[in-house]
Amino acid sequence: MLEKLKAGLVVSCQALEDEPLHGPQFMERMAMAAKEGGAVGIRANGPCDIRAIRASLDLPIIGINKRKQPGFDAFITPSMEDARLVHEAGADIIAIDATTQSRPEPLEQLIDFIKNDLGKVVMADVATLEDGIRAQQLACDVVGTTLSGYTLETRQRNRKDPDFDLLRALISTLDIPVIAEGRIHTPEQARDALRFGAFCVVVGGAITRPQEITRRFWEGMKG
Ligand SMILES: CC(=O)N[C@H](C=O)[C@@H](O)[C@H](O)[C@H](O)COP(=O)(O)O
Repeated sequence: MLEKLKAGLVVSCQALEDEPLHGPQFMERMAMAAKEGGAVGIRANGPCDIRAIRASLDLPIIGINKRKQPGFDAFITPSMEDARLVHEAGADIIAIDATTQSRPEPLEQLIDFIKNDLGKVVMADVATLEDGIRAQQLACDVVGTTLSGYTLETRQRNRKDPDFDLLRALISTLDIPVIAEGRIHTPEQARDALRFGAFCVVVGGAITRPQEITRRFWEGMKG
């Protein structure tokens, strides 16, 4: 399954409840458009969106279930129940928060459940090199730089650009594939990520969040 993503572009099609394009009908269309443009895979959030995309697309899907539980910081597929929903909706790869943020269930247990009970590939969304090392030790299949800049530990970095320092550190340290994800806004950045040795590149907002794209244009126009 992972091999199908190699050196390619995975498009993250996500719109949360407070976003104008929220709804499986929009995300399914977005995914179709991404495929037409050459995407080799789709990253999608929530059983409804994943199911809709699965029904009309034959590309590999990296599925997540974003859920903020009171008292816990991890929000990307934080529990076995979330993983089960993503699995049943038809995702091929299940991505999880694999940082040290507080979580409702032990990370070891969640990884074991996805790999052995559900029989799915696990993508570890990490924020630091240490997260990546632990994810590899816990037998995750692939890691992504997804959460750099989004955890308490890394938020102060407050970056607008991709965290290529983390990408390179993960690539030179780990034996498992490393996916570049997060704040990749241009084809040049995506190409650089591959040049550094990223297994593939996931791009979200720069392709599928028109409000972000519009804002960047407008900010750029104002100078
Ligand atoms: C931190 C977090 O919640 N990231 C989410 C993970 O699935 C998505 O909101 C991002 O769009 C995705 O990671 C792709 O990144 P970008 O949209 O920057 O290209």
